[in-house]
Amino acid sequence: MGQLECFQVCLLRKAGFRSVQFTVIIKVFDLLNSQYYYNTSKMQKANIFKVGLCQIKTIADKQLNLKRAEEMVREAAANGADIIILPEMFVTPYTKHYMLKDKEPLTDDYKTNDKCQTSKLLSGLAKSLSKYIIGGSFPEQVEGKDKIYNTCLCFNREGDIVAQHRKLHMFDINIPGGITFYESEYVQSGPPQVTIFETEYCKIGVGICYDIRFPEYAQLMNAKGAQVVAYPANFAMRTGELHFDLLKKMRAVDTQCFLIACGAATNKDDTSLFQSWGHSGVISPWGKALAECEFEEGILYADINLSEVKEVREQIMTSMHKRSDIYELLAKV
Ligand SMILES: O=C(O)CCC(=O)C(=O)O
Repeated sequence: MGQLECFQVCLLRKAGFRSVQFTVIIKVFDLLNSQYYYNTSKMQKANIFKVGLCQIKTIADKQLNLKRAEEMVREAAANGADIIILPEMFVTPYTKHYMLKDKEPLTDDYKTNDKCQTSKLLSGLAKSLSKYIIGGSFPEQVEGKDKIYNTCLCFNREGDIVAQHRKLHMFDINIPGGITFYESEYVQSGPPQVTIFETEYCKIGVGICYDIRFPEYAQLMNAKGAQVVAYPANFAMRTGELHFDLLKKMRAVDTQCFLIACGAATNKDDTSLFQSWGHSGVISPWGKALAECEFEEGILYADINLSEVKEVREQIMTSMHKRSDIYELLAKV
Protein backbone atom coordinates (compact mmCIF):
# COMPACT_ATOMS: atom_id res chain seq x y z
CA MET A 1 0.00 0.00 0.00
CA GLY A 2 1.35 3.43 -0.94
CA GLN A 3 1.66 6.38 1.45
CA LEU A 4 -1.50 8.02 0.12
CA GLU A 5 -3.58 4.83 0.58
CA CYS A 6 -2.22 4.23 4.16
CA PHE A 7 -3.20 7.76 5.02
CA GLN A 8 -6.73 7.20 3.66
CA VAL A 9 -7.16 3.92 5.62
CA CYS A 10 -6.02 5.60 8.87
CA LEU A 11 -8.46 8.44 8.30
CA LEU A 12 -11.34 6.00 7.73
CA ARG A 13 -10.48 3.96 10.85
CA LYS A 14 -10.33 7.15 12.90
CA ALA A 15 -13.71 8.21 11.55
CA GLY A 16 -15.13 4.83 12.75
CA PHE A 17 -16.21 3.33 9.39
CA ARG A 18 -17.09 -0.41 9.29
CA SER A 19 -15.67 -2.82 6.69
CA VAL A 20 -18.46 -2.70 4.00
CA GLN A 21 -18.65 1.08 4.09
CA PHE A 22 -14.89 1.00 4.24
CA THR A 23 -14.62 -1.06 0.99
CA VAL A 24 -17.04 1.21 -0.88
CA ILE A 25 -15.21 4.33 0.19
CA ILE A 26 -11.82 2.81 -0.74
CA LYS A 27 -13.17 2.04 -4.23
CA VAL A 28 -14.18 5.70 -4.60
CA PHE A 29 -10.71 6.73 -3.46
CA ASP A 30 -9.19 4.32 -5.99
CA LEU A 31 -11.18 5.94 -8.76
CA LEU A 32 -10.14 9.41 -7.67
CA ASN A 33 -6.51 8.29 -7.31
CA SER A 34 -6.41 6.73 -10.76
CA GLN A 35 -7.86 9.92 -12.20
CA TYR A 36 -5.18 11.87 -10.34
CA TYR A 37 -2.38 9.66 -11.67
CA TYR A 38 -3.89 9.73 -15.17
CA ASN A 39 -4.00 13.53 -15.17
CA THR A 40 -0.47 13.74 -13.76
CA SER A 41 0.97 11.42 -16.40
CA LYS A 42 -0.92 13.34 -19.08
CA MET A 43 0.67 16.55 -17.79
CA GLN A 44 4.09 14.90 -17.70
CA LYS A 45 3.58 13.67 -21.23
CA ALA A 46 2.56 17.15 -22.36
CA ASN A 47 5.90 18.43 -21.08
CA ILE A 48 7.70 16.57 -23.84
CA PHE A 49 6.90 16.75 -27.52
CA LYS A 50 8.51 16.05 -30.84
CA VAL A 51 9.22 18.59 -33.55
CA GLY A 52 9.76 17.80 -37.22
CA LEU A 53 11.62 20.28 -39.44
CA CYS A 54 11.03 19.83 -43.18
CA GLN A 55 14.11 21.18 -44.95
CA ILE A 56 12.62 21.34 -48.45
CA LYS A 57 14.51 22.04 -51.64
CA THR A 58 12.45 24.77 -53.28
CA ILE A 59 12.34 24.70 -57.09
CA ALA A 60 10.87 26.99 -59.77
CA ASP A 61 7.47 25.25 -59.80
CA LYS A 62 4.95 26.26 -57.14
CA GLN A 63 2.70 23.22 -57.63
CA LEU A 64 5.60 20.80 -57.19
CA ASN A 65 6.83 22.69 -54.12
CA LEU A 66 3.40 22.41 -52.52
CA LYS A 67 3.22 18.72 -53.40
CA ARG A 68 6.66 18.13 -51.88
CA ALA A 69 5.69 20.08 -48.75
CA GLU A 70 2.60 17.92 -48.38
CA GLU A 71 4.64 14.69 -48.69
CA MET A 72 7.16 15.86 -46.12
CA VAL A 73 4.54 17.06 -43.64
CA ARG A 74 2.75 13.70 -43.94
CA GLU A 75 6.02 11.85 -43.37
CA ALA A 76 6.90 13.97 -40.31
CA ALA A 77 3.42 13.32 -38.89
CA ALA A 78 3.71 9.57 -39.53
CA ASN A 79 7.02 9.63 -37.63
CA GLY A 80 5.34 11.15 -34.60
CA ALA A 81 6.15 14.87 -34.86
CA ASP A 82 3.63 16.92 -32.85
CA ILE A 83 4.72 20.25 -34.29
CA ILE A 84 5.86 20.44 -37.90
CA ILE A 85 7.71 23.40 -39.37
CA LEU A 86 8.52 24.42 -42.95
CA PRO A 87 11.12 26.88 -44.30
CA GLU A 88 10.73 30.52 -45.26
CA MET A 89 9.27 30.91 -48.79
CA PHE A 90 9.07 27.16 -49.42
CA VAL A 91 6.40 27.66 -52.09
CA THR A 92 8.57 29.56 -54.56
CA PRO A 93 12.23 30.55 -55.07
CA TYR A 94 13.37 33.41 -52.91
CA THR A 95 13.67 36.07 -55.64
CA LYS A 96 11.56 39.06 -56.64
CA HIS A 97 10.40 37.51 -59.93
CA TYR A 98 9.06 34.27 -58.41
CA MET A 99 7.69 35.78 -55.23
CA LEU A 100 5.57 38.30 -57.16
CA LYS A 101 4.52 35.69 -59.73
CA ASP A 102 3.40 33.16 -57.12
CA LYS A 103 1.76 35.51 -54.63
CA GLU A 104 -1.66 34.61 -53.29
CA PRO A 105 -4.27 36.28 -51.10
CA LEU A 106 -5.25 35.31 -47.61
CA THR A 107 -9.00 35.54 -47.06
CA ASP A 108 -11.30 34.57 -44.20
CA ASP A 109 -12.55 31.55 -46.19
CA TYR A 110 -8.98 30.20 -46.67
CA LYS A 111 -10.12 26.68 -45.73
CA THR A 112 -12.19 26.39 -48.90
CA ASN A 113 -10.94 29.14 -51.21
CA ASP A 114 -8.80 27.75 -54.06
CA LYS A 115 -7.08 31.12 -54.44
CA CYS A 116 -5.55 30.65 -50.98
CA GLN A 117 -3.66 27.59 -52.16
CA THR A 118 -0.96 27.47 -49.47
CA SER A 119 -3.17 28.25 -46.49
CA LYS A 120 -5.89 25.87 -47.72
CA LEU A 121 -3.38 23.04 -48.10
CA LEU A 122 -1.68 23.57 -44.72
CA SER A 123 -4.96 24.01 -42.90
CA GLY A 124 -6.29 20.76 -44.39
CA LEU A 125 -3.10 18.90 -43.46
CA ALA A 126 -3.06 20.23 -39.88
CA LYS A 127 -6.68 19.13 -39.43
CA SER A 128 -6.50 15.72 -41.08
CA LEU A 129 -3.22 14.82 -39.34
CA SER A 130 -4.21 16.57 -36.09
CA LYS A 131 -0.84 18.35 -35.83
CA TYR A 132 0.39 21.89 -35.30
CA ILE A 133 2.00 23.34 -38.41
CA ILE A 134 4.28 26.37 -38.45
CA GLY A 135 3.84 26.99 -42.13
CA GLY A 136 7.19 28.39 -43.24
CA SER A 137 6.22 31.39 -45.30
CA PHE A 138 4.50 32.25 -48.56
CA PRO A 139 4.19 35.44 -50.65
CA GLU A 140 0.99 37.04 -49.40
CA GLN A 141 -0.52 39.54 -51.80
CA VAL A 142 -0.73 43.10 -50.46
CA GLU A 143 -4.04 44.67 -51.53
CA GLY A 144 -3.63 47.29 -54.26
CA LYS A 145 0.18 47.12 -54.41
CA ASP A 146 2.76 45.29 -56.46
CA LYS A 147 4.24 44.06 -53.20
CA ILE A 148 3.88 41.08 -50.96
CA TYR A 149 4.16 40.24 -47.29
CA ASN A 150 6.51 37.42 -46.38
CA THR A 151 3.98 35.61 -44.22
CA CYS A 152 4.14 32.66 -41.84
CA LEU A 153 0.82 31.09 -40.83
CA CYS A 154 0.59 28.76 -37.84
CA PHE A 155 -2.22 26.21 -37.63
CA ASN A 156 -3.64 24.30 -34.69
CA ARG A 157 -4.82 20.69 -34.76
CA GLU A 158 -8.22 21.79 -36.04
CA GLY A 159 -6.67 23.52 -39.04
CA ASP A 160 -7.41 27.05 -37.75
CA ILE A 161 -4.89 29.84 -38.18
CA VAL A 162 -3.66 30.64 -34.66
CA ALA A 163 -0.88 33.05 -35.64
CA GLN A 164 -0.02 35.13 -38.68
CA HIS A 165 3.51 36.54 -38.70
CA ARG A 166 4.48 38.93 -41.47
CA LYS A 167 8.27 39.24 -41.57
CA LEU A 168 9.20 42.33 -39.61
CA HIS A 169 12.77 43.09 -40.57
CA MET A 170 13.63 43.41 -44.25
CA PHE A 171 16.75 41.66 -45.48
CA ASP A 172 18.45 44.55 -47.27
CA ILE A 173 22.11 43.79 -47.54
CA ASN A 174 25.08 44.89 -49.61
CA ILE A 175 28.32 42.93 -49.35
CA PRO A 176 30.42 43.82 -52.40
CA GLY A 177 31.61 40.63 -54.05
CA GLY A 178 29.29 38.70 -51.71
CA ILE A 179 25.58 39.34 -51.82
CA THR A 180 23.42 42.32 -52.69
CA PHE A 181 19.76 41.85 -51.89
CA TYR A 182 17.00 44.39 -51.26
CA GLU A 183 13.96 42.59 -49.93
CA SER A 184 12.22 45.87 -49.08
CA GLU A 185 11.87 46.69 -52.81
CA TYR A 186 9.05 44.17 -53.18
CA VAL A 187 8.22 42.96 -49.67
CA GLN A 188 6.25 45.09 -47.27
CA SER A 189 7.42 44.72 -43.69
CA GLY A 190 4.82 43.40 -41.29
CA PRO A 191 2.75 45.56 -38.93
CA PRO A 192 4.09 46.02 -35.39
CA GLN A 193 3.33 42.87 -33.47
CA VAL A 194 4.96 40.17 -31.38
CA THR A 195 3.80 36.85 -32.77
CA ILE A 196 3.07 34.13 -30.29
CA PHE A 197 0.56 31.27 -30.10
CA GLU A 198 -0.52 28.74 -27.50
CA THR A 199 -0.39 24.98 -27.63
CA GLU A 200 -1.17 22.43 -24.91
CA TYR A 201 2.61 22.24 -24.35
CA CYS A 202 3.68 25.88 -24.11
CA LYS A 203 3.60 29.22 -25.88
CA ILE A 204 5.58 29.42 -29.10
CA GLY A 205 6.98 32.65 -30.54
CA VAL A 206 7.53 33.11 -34.28
CA GLY A 207 9.94 35.18 -36.38
CA ILE A 208 11.14 34.77 -39.97
CA CYS A 209 14.79 34.41 -41.01
CA TYR A 210 16.41 37.89 -40.77
CA ASP A 211 14.16 38.55 -37.70
CA ILE A 212 16.56 36.20 -35.86
CA ARG A 213 19.26 38.91 -35.92
CA PHE A 214 17.23 41.14 -33.59
CA PRO A 215 17.57 40.10 -29.94
CA GLU A 216 15.03 42.72 -28.87
CA TYR A 217 12.27 40.94 -30.77
CA ALA A 218 13.27 37.56 -29.31
CA GLN A 219 13.26 39.12 -25.84
CA LEU A 220 9.72 40.35 -26.41
CA MET A 221 8.56 36.85 -27.39
CA ASN A 222 10.20 35.65 -24.21
CA ALA A 223 8.56 38.40 -22.15
CA LYS A 224 5.19 37.29 -23.54
CA GLY A 225 5.80 33.79 -22.19
CA ALA A 226 7.36 31.85 -25.06
CA GLN A 227 9.31 28.74 -24.10
CA VAL A 228 10.03 27.88 -27.72
CA VAL A 229 10.94 30.34 -30.47
CA ALA A 230 10.57 29.20 -34.05
CA TYR A 231 12.15 30.73 -37.15
CA PRO A 232 11.34 29.53 -40.66
CA ALA A 233 14.47 30.57 -42.55
CA ASN A 234 16.19 30.72 -45.93
CA PHE A 235 19.65 32.00 -45.08
CA ALA A 236 21.92 33.16 -47.87
CA MET A 237 25.15 31.21 -48.38
CA ARG A 238 27.38 34.18 -47.68
CA THR A 239 25.96 35.06 -44.26
CA GLY A 240 24.72 31.59 -43.38
CA GLU A 241 28.18 30.11 -43.19
CA LEU A 242 29.44 32.53 -40.55
CA HIS A 243 26.29 33.57 -38.75
CA PHE A 244 23.40 31.09 -38.85
CA ASP A 245 24.65 28.61 -36.24
CA LEU A 246 25.84 31.46 -34.07
CA LEU A 247 22.51 33.29 -34.25
CA LYS A 248 20.50 30.14 -33.47
CA LYS A 249 22.58 29.55 -30.36
CA MET A 250 22.63 33.19 -29.30
CA ARG A 251 18.85 33.53 -29.43
CA ALA A 252 18.38 30.22 -27.57
CA VAL A 253 20.81 31.26 -24.84
CA ASP A 254 19.68 34.84 -24.41
CA THR A 255 15.97 33.92 -24.28
CA GLN A 256 16.56 30.64 -22.40
CA CYS A 257 14.10 29.07 -24.82
CA PHE A 258 14.28 26.14 -27.20
CA LEU A 259 14.98 27.46 -30.67
CA ILE A 260 13.76 25.79 -33.85
CA ALA A 261 15.06 27.11 -37.17
CA CYS A 262 13.95 25.43 -40.37
CA GLY A 263 15.96 26.37 -43.44
CA ALA A 264 15.47 25.45 -47.10
CA ALA A 265 17.80 22.92 -48.72
CA THR A 266 20.41 24.12 -51.22
CA ASN A 267 19.26 23.74 -54.82
CA LYS A 268 22.53 22.65 -56.44
CA ASP A 269 20.63 21.54 -59.58
CA ASP A 270 19.62 25.09 -60.49
CA THR A 271 22.25 27.62 -59.50
CA SER A 272 20.33 30.42 -61.24
CA LEU A 273 17.96 30.37 -58.24
CA PHE A 274 18.63 31.74 -54.75
CA GLN A 275 21.03 29.35 -53.05
CA SER A 276 19.90 28.62 -49.54
CA TRP A 277 22.30 27.70 -46.77
CA GLY A 278 20.08 24.95 -45.32
CA HIS A 279 21.43 23.98 -41.87
CA SER A 280 18.15 23.63 -40.01
CA GLY A 281 18.56 23.01 -36.33
CA VAL A 282 17.01 22.66 -32.90
CA ILE A 283 18.89 24.27 -30.01
CA SER A 284 18.20 23.73 -26.31
CA PRO A 285 18.00 26.61 -23.82
CA TRP A 286 21.54 25.58 -22.79
CA GLY A 287 22.68 26.38 -26.31
CA LYS A 288 23.22 22.74 -27.21
CA ALA A 289 22.35 21.55 -30.72
CA LEU A 290 19.81 18.73 -30.27
CA ALA A 291 19.51 18.14 -33.99
CA GLU A 292 21.19 19.71 -36.98
CA CYS A 293 21.71 19.06 -40.66
CA GLU A 294 23.61 20.53 -43.61
CA PHE A 295 22.56 21.37 -47.19
CA GLU A 296 20.46 18.41 -48.30
CA GLU A 297 16.71 17.97 -48.33
CA GLY A 298 15.37 15.96 -45.41
CA ILE A 299 13.36 15.96 -42.19
CA LEU A 300 15.03 16.67 -38.88
CA TYR A 301 13.48 15.52 -35.59
CA ALA A 302 14.05 16.48 -31.97
CA ASP A 303 12.33 15.88 -28.65
CA ILE A 304 11.67 19.04 -26.71
CA ASN A 305 11.60 18.53 -22.95
CA LEU A 306 10.21 21.71 -21.45
CA SER A 307 11.54 20.96 -17.97
CA GLU A 308 14.89 22.07 -19.34
CA VAL A 309 13.55 25.61 -19.79
CA LYS A 310 12.56 25.71 -16.12
CA GLU A 311 15.87 24.18 -15.03
CA VAL A 312 18.06 26.58 -17.00
CA ARG A 313 16.04 29.59 -15.87
CA GLU A 314 16.37 28.47 -12.24
CA GLN A 315 20.07 27.74 -12.52
CA ILE A 316 21.18 30.79 -14.53
CA MET A 317 18.90 33.54 -13.28
CA THR A 318 19.59 36.19 -15.92
CA SER A 319 16.00 37.45 -15.90
CA MET A 320 16.40 38.35 -12.21
CA HIS A 321 19.76 39.99 -12.74
CA LYS A 322 18.70 42.64 -15.23
CA ARG A 323 19.88 46.14 -14.39
CA SER A 324 16.73 48.17 -14.98
CA ASP A 325 18.62 51.17 -13.60
CA ILE A 326 20.83 50.99 -16.72
CA TYR A 327 18.54 49.56 -19.43
CA GLU A 328 15.01 48.34 -20.01
CA LEU A 329 13.13 46.37 -22.64
CA LEU A 330 10.37 48.61 -23.89
CA ALA A 331 7.49 46.88 -25.66
CA LYS A 332 5.57 49.24 -27.94
CA VAL A 333 2.92 46.71 -28.93
O1 LIG B 1 20.36 37.47 -41.92
C1 LIG B 1 20.89 36.90 -42.86
O2 LIG B 1 22.09 36.90 -43.03
C2 LIG B 1 20.08 36.13 -43.83
C3 LIG B 1 18.70 36.56 -43.83
C4 LIG B 1 17.94 36.04 -44.96
O3 LIG B 1 18.44 35.35 -45.82
C5 LIG B 1 16.52 36.33 -45.01
O4 LIG B 1 16.01 37.07 -44.18
O5 LIG B 1 15.87 35.79 -45.88
